[in-house]
Amino acid sequence: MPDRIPSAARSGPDPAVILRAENVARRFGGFTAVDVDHLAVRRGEITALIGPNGAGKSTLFNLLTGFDRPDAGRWAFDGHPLAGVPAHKVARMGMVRTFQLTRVLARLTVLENMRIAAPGQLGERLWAAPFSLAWRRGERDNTARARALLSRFLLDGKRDEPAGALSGGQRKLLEMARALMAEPRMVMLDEPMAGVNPALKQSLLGHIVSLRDDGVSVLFVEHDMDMVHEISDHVVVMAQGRVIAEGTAREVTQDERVVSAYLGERFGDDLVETGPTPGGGSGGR
Ligand SMILES: Nc1ncnc2c1ncn2[C@@H]1O[C@H](COP(=O)(O)OP(=O)(O)OP(=O)(O)O)[C@@H](O)[C@H]1O
Repeated sequence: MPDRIPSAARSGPDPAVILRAENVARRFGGFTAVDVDHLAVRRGEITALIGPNGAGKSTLFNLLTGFDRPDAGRWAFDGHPLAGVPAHKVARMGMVRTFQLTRVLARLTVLENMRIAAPGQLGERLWAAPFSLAWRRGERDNTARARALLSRFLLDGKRDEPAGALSGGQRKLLEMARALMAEPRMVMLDEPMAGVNPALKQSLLGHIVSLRDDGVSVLFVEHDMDMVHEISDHVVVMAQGRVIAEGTAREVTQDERVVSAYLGERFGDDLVETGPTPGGGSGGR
């Protein structure tokens, strides 16, 4: 199995791994939602996190990004321990996430949504008196960066419209563009394709691949197996809070544990026939 590095060899930071978690557990009352003994996300790759509803994928995202606290475990981003680090600091360190339900601020314009996602937008630059030269320069840089990203995500024409007027798919694009305002080294996308029409799906896929091309590591949760096959370098499968398998898309879809815990239930006998060419394009990298 890839990346099964003996514990003894894992003491120092591994340059091939950008995010590593060990023994992360989260319980709600007597119910264990997450119990992951080992997870490694490789630098510069697209990793998919798949599994049935309730497997613990979103809860794990919340833990790793500081939006929730685990009962146990440790994890490190780029060699920096993250346990106890709050979400805004995790983002500032270069690991940002999006949510299953987008969190765009409906009444603010598209451009304003981008600008408030800039690092240091609120607290960090309070030392710089508003309207001082440094403040104005920062604002100008943020606006230029926001406009460049909106243009890349084909949202520049919408920049002065309220974000609430965007379609579901456009909101997903905005949320991804917003995540990039922080110039992250890693992005975590929670169901980026949910509620997105087929035309925008292709565009979103292209954006995710271009993140990897820019050197950004990507971890995404997704139920859309076509997408998983198309763009993933590596796939991690969770069920009942645990990682039950990992490998290329092709390897995991042929793994009996994965078929019985997840894929069989979703696709039944059509599994092999309906999917795109196993490993096509990316899985075999
Ligand atoms: N705040 C909470 N309180 C109690 N139980 C919770 C809480 N958050 C999550 N859970 C439970 O933990 C389990 C894992 O949920 P989670 O949302 O992480 O699964 P998931 O794999 O992301 O599912 P989906 O694919 O449906 O989004 C579920 O059984 C869920 O009901």
